[in-house]
Amino acid sequence: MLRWLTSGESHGKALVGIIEGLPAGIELTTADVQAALARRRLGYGRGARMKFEQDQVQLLGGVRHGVTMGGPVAIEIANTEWPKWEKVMAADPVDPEELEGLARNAPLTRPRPGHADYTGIQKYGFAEARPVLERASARETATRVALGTAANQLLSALGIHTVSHTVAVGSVSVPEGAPVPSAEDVQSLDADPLRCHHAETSEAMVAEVDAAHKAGETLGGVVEVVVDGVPPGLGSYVHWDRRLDSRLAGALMGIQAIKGVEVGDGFRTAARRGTAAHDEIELAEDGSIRRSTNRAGGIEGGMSIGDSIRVRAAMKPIATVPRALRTVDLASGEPTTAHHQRSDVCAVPAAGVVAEAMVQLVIAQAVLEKFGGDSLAEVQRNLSTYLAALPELGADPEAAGHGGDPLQAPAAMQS
Ligand SMILES: Cc1cc2nc3c(=O)[nH]c(=O)nc-3n(C[C@H](O)[C@H](O)[C@H](O)COP(=O)(O)O)c2cc1C
Ligand SMILES: C=C(O[C@@H]1CC(C(=O)O)=C[C@@H](OP(=O)(O)O)[C@H]1O)C(=O)O
Repeated sequence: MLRWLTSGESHGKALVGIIEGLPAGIELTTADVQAALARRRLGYGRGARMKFEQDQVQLLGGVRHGVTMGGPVAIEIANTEWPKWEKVMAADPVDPEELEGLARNAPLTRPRPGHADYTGIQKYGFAEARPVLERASARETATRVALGTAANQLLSALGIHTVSHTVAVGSVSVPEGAPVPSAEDVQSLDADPLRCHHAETSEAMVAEVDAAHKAGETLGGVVEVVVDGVPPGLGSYVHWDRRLDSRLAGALMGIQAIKGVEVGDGFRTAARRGTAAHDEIELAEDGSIRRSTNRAGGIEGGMSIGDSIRVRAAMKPIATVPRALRTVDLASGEPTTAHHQRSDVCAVPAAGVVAEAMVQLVIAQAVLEKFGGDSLAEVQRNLSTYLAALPELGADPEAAGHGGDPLQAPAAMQS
């Protein structure tokens, strides 16, 4: 089973991610991870920290000469701001005198509404928010993107390609029916300030971010992830936790600040009538069976159906609002405003890159469940054997191993 873990704090020495269960033979280099991390730093509206902090990558285990060896892959991303935080975030005890008067060590007792500060303080028994925000911070998403790079290297070798784009920032949305990008559009999307596939909307989004910045406000938005080349049959309808849609939703919802997930046309489908909601099954000119549309976002019955997978994630506005929100100072017990030093105005484009990584991890996990092997070659073999044997008109029950059960026969499917 493919599994992964992350560790590290926002201003700690480094972040570390481990991914276990990848087959041997996948190409992966430091430069691949570095390039993916550079994409996460993109986007109009990000704060000062993105400009001065570097992501310093080291592959610590599981890779030799640019190729995975089948063991856990460990990736370190050093925080280049560490020298400024060395004392405040030291793992080992520090002489209290050395911390005295350090502005960075001042207790954060004015919790921010919308962040983890207050409940984190209560739940873990801290006196202030520093130990909470250090781990709650989306700095951690750098590790997810690094791990997603490893997963994506596997998927690319199997012809499965992912792209993400911004479909809404604040109240500005890409118009309904606008073209959906494919992996070929990644470069142009990364060159767009908001990673938006619709030039006119992108301009309006820039104006929206500028207006929010000027007003001391922050913004959220919606991102979409599209996966092409997915074979039918990933995930399953047989149990809730094997459903591909539930696994994707959980992974996307697990990103900081994501408050809603949509599969395919999701909430829009809920407002349609049945005849306008589903994707009819039709015979193509070449005799193959296909869907007339892709409203379902490539998933039915918790399984990939072989069409592009399309999922959306809605991000709430950044919680550290410059026009600080009302809170209570936990030191004095008096009403006040939340602490604010700096923050992103809008991190929706970065959230798209993170969402892409989470989708890559989940799809790679589902691929390995179905076609698993110890080497990439074995996975490729298992996938092509499966695709070659995939029945279009229903399986021969004997060949499918159903022992001739008439309920499984193609004729029964048609009745
Ligand atoms: C890429 C990214 C960047 C973020 N940048 C900030 C930021 O600069 N300031 C902030 O307060 N929240 C930021 N957030 C959001 C917080 O991490 C998030 O609001 C917090 O973890 C609480 O969210 P939750 O209620 O979903 O857990 C960012 C989120 C993401 C995904
Ligand atoms: C550092 C990153 O994002 C950070 C996520 C974040 C938060 O509260 O989630 C708050 C900000 O950090 P700081 O408060 O130190 O300015 C962001 O810069 C990053 O994405 O690499």
